[in-house]
Amino acid sequence: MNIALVGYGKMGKAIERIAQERGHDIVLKIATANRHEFTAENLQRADVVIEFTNPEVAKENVEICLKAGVPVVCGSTGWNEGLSHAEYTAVENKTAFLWASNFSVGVNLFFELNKQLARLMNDHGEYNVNVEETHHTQKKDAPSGTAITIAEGILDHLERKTRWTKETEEKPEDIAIVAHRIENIPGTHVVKYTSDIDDIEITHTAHNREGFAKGAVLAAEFVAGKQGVFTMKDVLGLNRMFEGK
Ligand SMILES: NC(=O)C1=CN([C@@H]2O[C@H](COP(=O)(O)OP(=O)(O)OC[C@H]3O[C@@H](n4cnc5c(N)ncnc54)[C@H](OP(=O)(O)O)[C@@H]3O)[C@@H](O)[C@H]2O)C=CC1
Ligand SMILES: O=C(O)C1=N[C@H](C(=O)O)C[C@H](O)C1
Repeated sequence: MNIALVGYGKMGKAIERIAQERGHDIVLKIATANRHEFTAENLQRADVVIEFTNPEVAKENVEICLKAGVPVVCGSTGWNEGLSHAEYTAVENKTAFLWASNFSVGVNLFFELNKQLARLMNDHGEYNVNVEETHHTQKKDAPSGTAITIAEGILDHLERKTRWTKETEEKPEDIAIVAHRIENIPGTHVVKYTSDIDDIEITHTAHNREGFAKGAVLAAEFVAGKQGVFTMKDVLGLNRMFEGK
């Protein structure tokens, strides 16, 4: 498969290595310096684009690729408000779009565990819940996309919570998300339920960027040649697994 990388930083480089190990060719690599090569014509050489840049440029980059009719896997976080338009553009241009706040298999299992725990907590109002995330200091967005997905998973399944907030003085119906920035941390997420009697905590700790990169390549293999909007649940078969349960 021919892959175009839009964004060739920490993630772009990790993805390149894993894609090549899996027998794929990188036919285009775009960073700021060679952005002039980011054209519809050059994109035609790719079966799929993998986009990992930053919150400021991701929306425009994704639109360019989708309008060129090339399927896009996007991992850039911090632009959630633009996602629905990208989904619309994918459908309009008869191509595919898959965005994930986190591509690692472990985090996608963690998302399901988080939802299940939230469901159980409906009968146990004595517990409050908050989310904490820790990342490297170069990260541009806070809270992380993963922390937002976790909070959304809780909101969908725990009736007493109605919104997430970055404020520390949160109301009982809020889920507080606390973001820490520490040198060289690839990404750690903690969901903590606390009561006067005890605490329950689930944690996902990424040891490096391998999981994110491998998941992005799996997603690219999945969307190539398809049309529509997909998620990591489609890639990992988690929709099938939870059907009817
Ligand atoms: N979904 C997931 O699983 C994961 C998501 N992420 C997210 O992915 C994104 C990238 O992370 P990371 O690789 O660590 O970031 P880096 O800062 O290391 O890399 C960003 C890359 O984007 C390039 N870039 C910046 N502006 C443009 C532009 N206008 N056009 C084309 N390329 C551009 C940069 O080029 P240059 O250096 O030349 O400016 C650089 O190559 C972030 O949003 C991060 O939150 C990260 C890890 C996992
Ligand atoms: O910027 C990062 O590095 C990461 N970003 C993603 C996020 O915002 O959740 C995923 C991962 O945690 C690493």
